[in-house]
Formats: sequence, structure tokens, C-alpha cells
Amino acid sequence: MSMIAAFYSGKSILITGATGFMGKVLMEKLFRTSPDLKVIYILVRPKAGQTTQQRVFQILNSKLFEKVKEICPDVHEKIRAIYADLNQNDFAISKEDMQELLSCTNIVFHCAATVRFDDHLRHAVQLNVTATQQLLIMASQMPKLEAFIHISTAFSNCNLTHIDEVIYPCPVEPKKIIDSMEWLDDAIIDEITPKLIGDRPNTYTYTKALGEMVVQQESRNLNIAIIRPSIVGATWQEPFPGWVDNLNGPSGLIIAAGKGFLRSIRGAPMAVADLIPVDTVVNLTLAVGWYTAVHRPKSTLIYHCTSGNLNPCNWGKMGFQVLATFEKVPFERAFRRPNADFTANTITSQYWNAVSHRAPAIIYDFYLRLTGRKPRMTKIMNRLLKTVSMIEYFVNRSWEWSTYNTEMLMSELSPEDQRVFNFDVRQLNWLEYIENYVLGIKKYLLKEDMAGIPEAKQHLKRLRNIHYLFNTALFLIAWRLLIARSQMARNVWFFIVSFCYKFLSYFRASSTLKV
Ligand SMILES: CCCCCCCCCCCCCCCCCCCCCCCC(=O)SCCNC(=O)CCNC(=O)[C@H](O)C(C)(C)COP(=O)(O)OP(=O)(O)OC[C@H]1O[C@@H](n2cnc3c(N)ncnc32)[C@H](O)[C@@H]1OP(=O)(O)O
Ligand SMILES: NC(=O)C1=CN([C@@H]2O[C@H](COP(=O)(O)OP(=O)(O)OC[C@H]3O[C@@H](n4cnc5c(N)ncnc54)[C@H](OP(=O)(O)O)[C@@H]3O)[C@@H](O)[C@H]2O)C=CC1
Repeated sequence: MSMIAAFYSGKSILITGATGFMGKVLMEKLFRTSPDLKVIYILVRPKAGQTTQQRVFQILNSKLFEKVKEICPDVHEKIRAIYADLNQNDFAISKEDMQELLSCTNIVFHCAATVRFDDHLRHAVQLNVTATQQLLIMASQMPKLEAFIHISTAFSNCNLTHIDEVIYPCPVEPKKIIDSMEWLDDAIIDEITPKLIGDRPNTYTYTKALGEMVVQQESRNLNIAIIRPSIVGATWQEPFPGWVDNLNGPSGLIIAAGKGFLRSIRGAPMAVADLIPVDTVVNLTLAVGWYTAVHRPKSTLIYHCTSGNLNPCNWGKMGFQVLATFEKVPFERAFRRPNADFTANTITSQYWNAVSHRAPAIIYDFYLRLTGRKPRMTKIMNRLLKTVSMIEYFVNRSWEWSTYNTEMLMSELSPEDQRVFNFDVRQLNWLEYIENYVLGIKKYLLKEDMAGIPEAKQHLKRLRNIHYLFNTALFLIAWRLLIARSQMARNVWFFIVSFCYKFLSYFRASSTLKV
């Protein structure tokens, strides 16, 4: 019997960010392994014309929850969606709902965040810092609370190269930042943002670091733990391999590469690609929830959920395997044949950006214009290159995260818990994982049918022929122009032609002699 699964039975659990990538997988695993849990409260806002109830309905009817509905048929009754907006005071939660949350919650998992790299500092602070502070204040009024688990990121201290499982202070106190965001106007915030974030690359990593400081400062006598995952990718094993539902992290770039838009990137092929499957993060999170509540460590423990030090894979190998999978299961209607080249050299990368990304987009838009259609490829390419510029920081460096606490926790688990809540990334086979990831993107994100693979392969063959034709035509035109303008080129040309002629004559003569 799993001790962790048993621990969550009968519990009332509050999850923020449950509609997000990680939140959904967390809920799914909880229901699948502890179907006897009492209730999961989720804080949800209406979005894209959907009410909170409609959003929950959509999640429960997705492929991800198919197994759960067999194991826990009353799952609909065990989810309590509470209307909430984490940007508002008291999260805009009604008095009755707040009362219920405060009096019943046993465990809190705080997953909600803005993960946009370029979010305005005011908004990033509001969600990643102020909301965390407010949630902790709420938590301190929960008499039945056993553990508060905060999800941060392994990149909150990406300005360092070796990162321990400790909280590193930021120069300006989070409280001061929160206060200043209330009265400074946007223009001034824009001006001071680079100074505040310092040697971090974006507002996301900076505000996640501030969020950790807030957790430390507001911890009072709560049992708190912080989890720091690295780059979260598709599921490894559970509930099935390759599940993913958003474009964050590598997923969007794998699509761009598979569709032939993105063929090269400025990145160090030997740098560690610290990906971690989302189900691994969720298993660790649930194990940490159990450990924090039952063992009540004296101080706030931080757990790194990373792969690099235990089972490293680099970007070059990853790109190679992604490309190999495209050969077997290509994406449909590709713009160009896929390539996945990581080049550390800035000039080479700029060259490929011009030749392999911008020029084809301009040529295609020209063709669209000629055929009376609206040009769009240059716009798509600009957006893509903006995204690429934002992730370049992360694919040109390697980090070392110590994992003492995570390994200590692993050793505390019973063999059954180690199996059910497996977060031992040493068991991960990267080649298999990446192949399933690409397949998952094709099925669950692009919603492409496997029956379309022969046609997609045929399309790639046509693209290859067009590529050869185009290159040959380009070469001939360039050569013709060169010959017309330069005596030297003409001499070279006549030399090559006469050499070929002589070679052929010799070959013919020697074969006649033999007969
Ligand atoms: C040839 C080389 C490629 C080879 C590929 C195969 C090799 C193997 C794969 C590996 C590739 C390398 C991947 C590296 C990834 C590394 C990421 C490292 C991150 C570490 C940070 C820490 C991790 C975390 O803690 S947080 C999670 C990460 N967060 C994110 O990923 C968020 C990123 N997104 C943003 O910040 C914004 O969305 C931004 C800035 C990219 C775009 O903002 P903008 O306002 O311009 O547009 P949006 O309104 O947001 O979207 C417009 C449009 O773009 C689509 N889109 C959104 N995000 C992405 C994306 N990541 N990739 C592609 N497309 C994206 C979005 O859906 C919109 O489309 P519409 O059609 O207009 O709706
Ligand atoms: N994905 C990754 O690679 C990594 C993620 N992390 C961390 O993991 C956690 C989860 O990330 P992930 O699931 O990927 O992120 P998502 O962007 O998929 O999910 C974010 C969640 O936060 C919710 N949220 C955002 N703003 C509000 C708001 N104003 N009110 C209520 N809810 C809100 C979103 O709700 P809605 O659906 O309404 O927008 C969504 O449920 C975050 O803390 C992130 O920092 C850490 C390392 C890597």
C-alpha cells in the first residue's frame, strides 16, 4: 500500500493554477492514486468566453482524465471550482467560499504563476509575488493546514551557475517592490526594470526569485516546502507518455522545427538540456506534500527537480533525436524540410537567420502576393525569432543544481511509493522520451491523424525536390551572371569544359583499345 496515496485520502486540497499544464497533471494524479480524497478546491477565473464551470468540464472531459473517470467515477463531485482572480484583492473570492477554504483546507499546492518571459514587471510582481504573499496570509488562517507547497523554478537563480537548495536573497526586499508597484507608473517601471532584474534575463525569473523570498518571510509557523523544476516537458509515463497541452518551453519550438519554420538556433550543442517530465515534477510534488506534513522539517526545505546532474542530455543530442523522429513521423503540411541545428557562433547563426528563416519567409510572402493572397509568413517568422531570442539565454549555458533534499526524500520513500510516485530521473531513457514527446505534440497539440503520415512523407519528398531545383536554378543564374561579367570566370569555365572533354576523350580511347 502506498503511504503517500493513503495520506491524501480524506484530505481537502487547494490547488492554484489547476487549469495550467502542471496543475492539470497534479489533479489527475491525485484522483487516480487517492480516489478517496475528500475534495480538491481549485481557484479558477473565467477565460476566453468560458465560465469557471465550463473550464472544469472541459478539463475533466479531456483525454488526460480518461483513466481517472474509470477509477473515480464521482470525480465531478470532488472538484470544487472556486471563482477567483489572483490579481484581485482577496482573489475576489466570495465570503462563503473563503470561509469554506479557510476552515477545510488540509494541503495547499501553489502552482499559479505568469510564466511569460516578457511580462510587464507590474503584472509579474502581482501574480508571482503579491499573490503568493496573499495566499500565505490565507494559509496562516487555515487551522487544519498540514502543508503548503510552493512551485518555483530552478531558474529563479539563473544568474548563478551552481545553485544549492537554499533561498538566495535579491538586493531589493520583495515588500519594497510590491509597495513600489502600487504607486509607480508604467513608464518609470519600464525604466527601472533592467536595473531591478540585474543579471537575470527576464521578469519571470526575477519575480519567481522574489516569490521564494516572500515564502521564506511569510512562513510563520507553517509547514512549507518549495519545489524548483527546470524546463518542464511532456509526460514521461503517466497517465500515458507524451501528453502536453501548451506551447511553453521546448514544445512550441519543436512544432516550429517540425513544420520547417525554424531550422537553426543559436545554442551550445554541448550545453545541458535540463528538461524534466511533468509527471516527474508532479510525483515529487506529491511526495513533498506528504513528507512536509508528516515529518514537519524544522526549516523550509527546497527541492530541485532537475535532470542534469543525474541523467544529463545535451541540446545537440536532443535536436538530433527530434529530427530523427520527424523522419519517422513527420508533421503535416510542412513549410520546409525540418532541420535542428544548434550553432554556438553568433555570425553563423545570423547568417542562417537571414538565409534559412527570413529569406524563405519573404519569398513565400511574395508568392502569396502574386497569387492574390494576404502575406503572413514574415509576421509569423518575426514572432518566432522573438521567441527564439528569449530562450537563447537558456540554451547557451549549463547550470549545476544540487539535489540533496530530493535524493534524501527518495531514500525516505517505501519501495511501493518509489514505484507509484517515481521521480528518479536516472531511469529516464532520453531517446524514448523525446520520441514520445514529438509524437505527443503531433497527437495532442497539433491534433494530427497518424493516418496522414504517408501523405506528410510525400509532401517532404516534394519539398526536397523543390529545394534541389531551387538551388540548381540559383547556381546556374549566379554562374551565368558571373560568366557574363568576368573574364576570369570565363577562363575557369573554359578550363573545366576542356578538362572534362579531354577526360572523356581519353576514357573513350582507352576503352576502344581494350576491345
Ligand atoms: C532548430 C532549432 C530548434 C530545434 C528544435 C528541436 C530541438 C529540441 C527542442 C529544444 C529546442 C530548444 C527549446 C528550449 C526551450 C528553453 C526554454 C527555457 C526556459 C527556461 C525558463 C524556466 C522554465 C520555466 O520556469 S517557465 C516555462 C517557460 N515559459 C515559457 O516557455 C513562456 C514563453 N512564452 C512567452 O514568454 C511569450 O509567449 C512569448 C514572449 C514567447 C511571445 O509573446 P507574444 O506576446 O509575442 O505572443 P503571445 O500572445 O504569447 O503568443 C503569440 C503567438 O505565439 C504562440 N506562442 C506562444 N508561446 C510560444 C512558444 N513558446 N513557442 C512558439 N509559439 C508560441 C502563441 O500561441 C500565439 O500564437 P497564435 O497563433 O497567435 O495564437
Ligand atoms: N512550464 C515550465 O516549464 C515550468 C513551470 N514552472 C512553474 O510551475 C508552475 C506551473 O506552471 P505551468 O503549469 O507550466 O504554467 P501555466 O501557464 O500552464 O499555468 C499557469 C496557471 O496559473 C493560473 N493563473 C495565472 N494568472 C491567474 C490569475 N490572475 N488568477 C487565477 N489563476 C491564474 C493560470 O490560469 P488560467 O488558465 O486562467 O490562465 C494557470 O492555471 C508555475 O509556478 C511555474 O512558474 C517552473 C519551472 C518550469
